[in-house]
Amino acid sequence: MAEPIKGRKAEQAAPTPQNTPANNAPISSRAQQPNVASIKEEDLDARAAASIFAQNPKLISIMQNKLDSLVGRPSGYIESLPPTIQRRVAGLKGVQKDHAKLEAQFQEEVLELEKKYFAKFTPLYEKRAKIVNGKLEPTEEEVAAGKTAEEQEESEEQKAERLDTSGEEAAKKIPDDAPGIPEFWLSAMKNQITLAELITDRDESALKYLSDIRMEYLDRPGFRLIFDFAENEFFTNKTLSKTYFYQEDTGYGGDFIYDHAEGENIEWKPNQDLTVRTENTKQTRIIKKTIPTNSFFNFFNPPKPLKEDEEEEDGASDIEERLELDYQLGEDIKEKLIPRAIDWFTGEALQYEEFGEDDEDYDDEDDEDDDEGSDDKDDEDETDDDQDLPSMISAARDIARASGQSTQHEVSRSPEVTFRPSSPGSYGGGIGLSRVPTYSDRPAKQLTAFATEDIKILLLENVNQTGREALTKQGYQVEALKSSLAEDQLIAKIRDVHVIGIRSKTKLNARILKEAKNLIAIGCFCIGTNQVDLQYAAQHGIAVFNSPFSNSRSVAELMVAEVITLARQLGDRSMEMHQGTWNKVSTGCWEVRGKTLGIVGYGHIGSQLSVLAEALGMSVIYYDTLNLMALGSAKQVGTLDTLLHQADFVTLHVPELPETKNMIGKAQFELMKKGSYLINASRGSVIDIPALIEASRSGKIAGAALDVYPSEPAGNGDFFNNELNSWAKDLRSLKNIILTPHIGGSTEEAQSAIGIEVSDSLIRYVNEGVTVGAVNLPEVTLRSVTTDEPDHIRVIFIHRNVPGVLKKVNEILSEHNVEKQMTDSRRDVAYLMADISNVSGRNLQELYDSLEALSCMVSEILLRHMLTSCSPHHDPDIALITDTLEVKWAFARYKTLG
Ligand SMILES: NC(=O)C1=CN([C@@H]2O[C@H](COP(=O)(O)OP(=O)(O)OC[C@H]3O[C@@H](n4cnc5c(N)ncnc54)[C@H](O)[C@@H]3O)[C@@H](O)[C@H]2O)C=CC1
Ligand SMILES: O=C(O)CCC(=O)C(=O)O
Repeated sequence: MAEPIKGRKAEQAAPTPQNTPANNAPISSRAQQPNVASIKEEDLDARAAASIFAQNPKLISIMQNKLDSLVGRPSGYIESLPPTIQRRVAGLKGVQKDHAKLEAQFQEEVLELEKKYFAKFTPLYEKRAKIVNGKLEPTEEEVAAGKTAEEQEESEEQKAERLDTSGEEAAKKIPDDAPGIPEFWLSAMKNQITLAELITDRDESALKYLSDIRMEYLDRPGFRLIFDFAENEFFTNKTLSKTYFYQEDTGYGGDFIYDHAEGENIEWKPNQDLTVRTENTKQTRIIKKTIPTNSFFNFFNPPKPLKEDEEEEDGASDIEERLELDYQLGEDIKEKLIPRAIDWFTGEALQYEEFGEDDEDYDDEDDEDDDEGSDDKDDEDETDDDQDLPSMISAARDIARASGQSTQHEVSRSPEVTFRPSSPGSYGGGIGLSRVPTYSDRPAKQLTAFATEDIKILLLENVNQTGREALTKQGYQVEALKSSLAEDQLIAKIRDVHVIGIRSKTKLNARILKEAKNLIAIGCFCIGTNQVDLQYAAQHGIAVFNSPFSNSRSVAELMVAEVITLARQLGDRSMEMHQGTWNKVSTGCWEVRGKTLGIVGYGHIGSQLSVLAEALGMSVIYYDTLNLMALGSAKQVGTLDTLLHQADFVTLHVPELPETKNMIGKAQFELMKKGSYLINASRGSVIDIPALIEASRSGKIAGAALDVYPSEPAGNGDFFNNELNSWAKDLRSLKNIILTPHIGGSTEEAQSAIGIEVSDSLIRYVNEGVTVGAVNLPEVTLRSVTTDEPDHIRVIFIHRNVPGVLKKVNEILSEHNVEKQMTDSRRDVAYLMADISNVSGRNLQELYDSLEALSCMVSEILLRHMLTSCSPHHDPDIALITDTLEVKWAFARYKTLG
C-alpha cells in the first residue's frame, strides 16, 4: 500500500461524508458560498466560543454532558404544544421540503451551467495544450493581449536585482529552440502550494513529461481529472486519471457531497515506482525491502472512506484527514489549476489566493500531530448540529460571564515582573540621563519657583507615571489625562495652564497656542516635535522640550522585529492561524542575513538600527542629508535614489519637515527593487500612502510596515477607518502590510525614561529658567542661586533678537550687582538670564516695571520676564507682584525647600 499522505488541512475542508455536516458542502458553485457577512458573524461567534472552551476545560465537559444528554432526545416542548399548533409545525416542515427540492434543482442547474461553460472553455484548453507542447505558436494579437504593463516596464537591471534569481538561472539552461513551454505543468503545479507540498525531487523527473491536465464531467454527479504524459522511463501509461464521485443525493441546502474518488493503476516500469523506496535491512543477510513513501503519484491511489458499518479503529481520523486532503486536491486542480494554468505557471495566481478561505498547504511529515487531528474531530462533532451552536455559544457566554471570564478580544501580556525596570528613577539614567544628575536628585535646600502650588500642569496622552510623579512632587497642580483632547476641549483647558505635557497626537498649532495665555512651557514626552508650532511658541516665549533619544532603542528594536516579520510573512501566518488556517509555506519567505538594509535618516534611531542589523548579518547602507560617521561596516550613500535602488529593506527615520513630506512616492517606489520591503516609523506624511497601496498591489514591494499615519486618532478605539484617512480600508485589506498604532516608542523602558527626562527639563525651566534641552529657544543655563545667597534674584528676559536690547536691560540692572549673566539667541528670539544681588523685596516691583516698560519699547513681541529671588516666600511685596502677574505667570521667586 502506498504511504499515506501526511499532513492535514485546516479551516474549510473539502466536504466528505465523514467530516462534513450535511449542510455544508459547497462544490464549485460560487453561488452557494456563504456571503462575507455571514461568515464573519459565524466566525466571531465560533471564535468566541472556541476561546471560551479553550480556556475552560470544565466548560467543555459541562457542554459535552449537556449535548450528550440532548442527543436524540426530544425536549418535549413540541409534543406538548396544542394540536392545532403542532399541525402548523408539521405544515411548515412540508413547506420546507418543497424549498429543499428547489435547492436541489438549483444545484443541478448550477452543475449544468458549469458543464455548459466548460464546453466553451474546452477549445481554449486545447489551444493551450498545443502551445505548451510546441504544436502551435500564439498569434501576435494573443501575445500583445497577454503582455502586462508591469512586464514591459521591468528593466533588465531591475530583474537582476530581484531577491530570488534562481528562476533566471534555471531559465538560462533552456535552449532557445526548445519546443513549446518546457516543464509548463510541473512549474504550474509547483506554484500551486497544495500540490507543491506533495511533489518530491524524484517526482519532478517524471512530472517533466506531463503534457496536459484536463478534466471531464461524468454522466452522474462528479468529474474526472486526466493527466496526459509523454513517453517516459517511469511508467507505460499515456494518461493517468482520477475520478471524483459526488453522492447521488444532495445534502441539506441542495449541496453536493463527495462520495469517494477512484484513481488509475500506474504501470510502473521495473524499479521506477516513485511511490516506494528501497531500503536495505542488514540482519544475518542483506534484505531489500520496499517501503511506501511520499510521492505526488499517491494521488492516483486515493484513500477509501470507511463504510458505515466499518469499525472506527485507531487511525480512523487519519483516513478522514487523508480524504479531506484528497478532495481538496481534486478541487484545487479542477477549480484553480486547469482554468488558470498560465497564472500558476507565472506565479501570478498566488497573489489572488485567499488562504483564510481556501486552505492551500499541508504540514510536513515531521510536523504532523495526530492528537490535534483527533481534537479537531471532537470539535467538529460538537459543532455539527448548527441548530445547537447559537445556544451553545450563548450558554458558554453565560457560564463565562458567571465565572468572570471575558469573551472579549484578549491581547498578549508580558510577564511584568520579568521586564519591569527595577526602579523607574534609576532606569532612566541608563538611557542617557546619567550624564547630569536629574533635578529631583539634587540635595535638599533646593530652591523652587515662588508659589509652585499655583503652577498648573496638564498632562495628556497617558504620560508615564515617572513624569507625573516628578511634577507632582514639586507641588505643582497636575492633571493627567489618558488620551488627547478634541480641539475645543483643548482650547478651554489650555487657557488655564502654565505647562502642558503631550505626546505625538496632540496638535498644538498657532490657533490653539494663541489661546494659551498662561503657557510658559510645553513638554513633548516623545522625540518628535512636529505636532507643535515651534516658531509660534518661541515668538511667544513658550519653551518646548522633548526627549531626544529615550525611545530610540525601542524604535530600533521594533524595526528589527518588523524586518524579520515581513521577510517571514509572520503577520499573515499568525492571522491565518488565528482564523484556524494552517498554512505552512516557504515561498517568498527569506532570511535577513546577507540582505541589504537601507536606512533613511541616520540619527539616533537610524544609527541604533544600523548596529542591530549588522549583528543579524545584514549589510547596511544609509542616506542622510548630513555627512555622518558610519557605525560598524555601514556605508553612507550619496542619494536617496541610490539607496532605494540597492536596498532589500528600506526603513525611514527622518523628522517631519517640508522636505520629507511624501519623500517616498510613486517615483521612489519605481526605483525600489521588485520584491523589496518598506518600513515607516517616522511620521505618516513621509510616505505617499496611495502610492504605497499601488506598489503593494502591483507586487512591486513584497511587504511594508507602517507605525505612523498622516492622521492619527486622539485616543484608542475603532478609529482606523476612511473617516480618519481616506485610504484606510484599502490599506487594511492588504496582506503582508503590518499596521501598528504608533507604538515605536511604546515600551515600559522608553516611557519611563521619557517621563523622567521631560519632567526634569520642565522643572528646571519652571523653577530656574534653564532652557537646556529646549528645541525652540536658545539653550541657556546659569549655576543655581542657592540659599547662601539670600538677596539674589534671577532675571529672565526673552526678547526679540534686535540690536540694543542688552544695553537697555543692563542699564536697568546696573543699580544692582550683576553676579552672572548669560544670553544667547536662536533665529529671531533671544534669551537673557542674569543673577543680580543686593535686591530687596521693594526693588522687585521697580525692576519689573522697568523691564515691562522696556519690553513695550523694544518690541511688541517682547515675550516674558521672569524675576526670581531667594527671599522668603511670604514677603508681602512679592505676593503683591505675583498677584498682579498671575495671568501670564511672568514673575516668580524662589522659596527654600525643607
Ligand atoms: N514611531 C515612533 O513611535 C517614533 C517615531 N519617531 C520619529 O522618528 C524620527 C527620527 O528620530 P531620530 O532618529 O531620533 O531623529 P534624529 O534627529 O536623531 O535623526 C534624524 C535624521 O534624519 C536626517 N534627515 C533630516 N532630513 C532628512 C532628509 N530629507 N533626508 C535624509 N535624512 C534627513 C537628519 O540629518 C538626522 O540625521 C523622529 O523625528 C520622529 O518623527 C521617533 C520616535 C518614536
Ligand atoms: O510615543 C509616542 O506617543 C510618540 C512616539 C514618537 O513618535 C516620537 O517619540 O516622536
